[in-house]
Amino acid sequence: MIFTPECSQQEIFESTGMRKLINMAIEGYTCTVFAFGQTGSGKTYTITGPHSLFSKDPKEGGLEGLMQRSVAFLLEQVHGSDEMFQLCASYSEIYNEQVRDLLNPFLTYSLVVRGSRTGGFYVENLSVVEFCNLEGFITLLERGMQNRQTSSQTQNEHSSRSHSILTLYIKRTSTGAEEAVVTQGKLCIVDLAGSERVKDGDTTEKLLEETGNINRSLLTLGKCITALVDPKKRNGHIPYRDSKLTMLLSDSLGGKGITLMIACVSPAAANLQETMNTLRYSSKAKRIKNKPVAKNNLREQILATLQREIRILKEENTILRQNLPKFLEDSESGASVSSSTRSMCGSTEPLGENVRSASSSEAGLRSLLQDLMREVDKLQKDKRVLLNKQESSDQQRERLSQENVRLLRKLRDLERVICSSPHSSSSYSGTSLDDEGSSGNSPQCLTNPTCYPAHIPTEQSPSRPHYPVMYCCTCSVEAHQQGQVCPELLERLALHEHSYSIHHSQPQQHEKLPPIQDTSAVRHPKAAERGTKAGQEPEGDEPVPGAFPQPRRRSQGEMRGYAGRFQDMLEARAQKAPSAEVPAAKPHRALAASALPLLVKRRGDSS
Ligand SMILES: Nc1ncnc2c1ncn2[C@@H]1O[C@H](COP(=O)(O)OP(=O)(O)OP(=O)(O)O)[C@@H](O)[C@H]1O
Repeated sequence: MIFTPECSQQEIFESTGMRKLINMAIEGYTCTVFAFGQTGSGKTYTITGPHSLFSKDPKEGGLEGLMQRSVAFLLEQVHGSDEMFQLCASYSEIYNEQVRDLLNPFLTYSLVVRGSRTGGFYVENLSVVEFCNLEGFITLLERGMQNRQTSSQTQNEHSSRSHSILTLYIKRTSTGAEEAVVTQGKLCIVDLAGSERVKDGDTTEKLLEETGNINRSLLTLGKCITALVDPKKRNGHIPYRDSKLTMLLSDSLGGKGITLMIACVSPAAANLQETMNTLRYSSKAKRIKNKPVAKNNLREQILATLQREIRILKEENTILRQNLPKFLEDSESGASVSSSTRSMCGSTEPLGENVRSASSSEAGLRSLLQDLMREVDKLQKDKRVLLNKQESSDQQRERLSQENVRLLRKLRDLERVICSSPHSSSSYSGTSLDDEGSSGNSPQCLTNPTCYPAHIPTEQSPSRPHYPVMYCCTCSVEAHQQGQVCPELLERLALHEHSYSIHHSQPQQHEKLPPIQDTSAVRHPKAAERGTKAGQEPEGDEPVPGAFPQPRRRSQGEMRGYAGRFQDMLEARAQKAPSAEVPAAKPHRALAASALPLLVKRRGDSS
């Protein structure tokens, strides 16, 4: 609709669809009316009526704006309805990006705008005053209007320097149905501050700040409208948070509310640019399409439902308590429940109801009991599984601790080996490194700590390492204590010697290890200690009683070194090979000499 200056306030109220909007607010919708336009274009006049209405001068009748007319219509609807209503109002202004409570002017600080997912943006601690008639509301409105920031401007004597928001909260409780339905609607009536151009010379610093803030918030409003109109941007980011005004109008602009926008323009040609701007924005805003949703107070509804359930349960409980002694008697006497109950109550009419409710509650208890038993079974199973797991983990832990002890023991013994290696001076000096009394150059059984160390006689060959070897045996402790020779130890010793000889001899001429000397003559190393000191070689070739078996003495050929033995081998081959079929491979000194380093270099033997 387009309204000319001659249109009355009543005509504007009738033709703008305000009645429809108020009815929707009663049904639970969030509705908004706002006037938009340049300064002095008649926004405040349209919304609240002329400024003179709120002065002490005698009031001119019929000039009330949309606010008063809307509340008058709302009160008409409320008083003519059978439903319960509660009407409240809040009145605030946004001045220099600060929210002030117009109904509580004594507040020295500005209020905070907060946002919640369910309720959208709201002003925290804003006064909400209940009213029940038009006089009460007019008193509130006058108080608010007196507190509003206005100043005299070139285009308007009483120019509003702030955006004012009057919110009417309409709570309706319908009691006609079985369950009470509560709706909470809202009607916001917004009078925006007018946009204006800043002119040099006639503006103070305060006015400049006010105008800057007004223009900034109106610019953000324009951005929000532009974004909401664009289908690509509508579901994206809308810059509501850029100003307090757009935060508080977010629900009206792009939310689930319904909004009426009144664009006020000046008929003066000098204001053409401002008029065009206003019309451009309003035509854009017209294209915004919202899906209004009524707000039912879920909490109130849940509360009402719960109260109803509690009432029913209380009644059921009373009936059960009354009938419980009789049920007990019946179960004792073996009589059927129904006949007993019937005889107890005397009449069949109310009895049927009692029996039904009692039996239904008994069935409910039974099913509950069964559920609980199932739950107990399940928990017991879980407990068993957990106990089994705990047992197996205990066993595993024990195994690991045993393994740990064994590894620690090995580590300790390896440390001994390292300490008594040829690089260790203590090894050569013969100092005992063993805390348990074993010699530093003696081998030791790692498996059984009571297997006493035995001395391994070492050959004084420069190529042979001179260090003790550790062995592990599986002999019993008693066997060792009885002085028996550890066969496993002997075997390992033999293997050690064998591998040594393989390693140091020509590969194709492996010699069999000589049999271990008369083991019956060899006693336990403990006994050996009595006869021979550990690490000390017995004199002569005769086996010393109690000493560890002596290793085989190396032959003369072996002692000649690898080069000599290799040459012997080549010569022997040459003699065996038939000269007719295969030409005899003559021993080639140069070849033998050239092959030598290949064999010897492995041990670093320079010879
Ligand atoms: N329809 C109208 N009939 C008669 N006078 C009007 C009408 N509209 C506005 N006026 C007068 O024009 C002047 C400016 O109006 P109003 O204060 O409502 O403008 P505004 O848009 O609210 O300005 P501002 O943004 O500066 O607050 C007032 O004196 C008002 O009485």
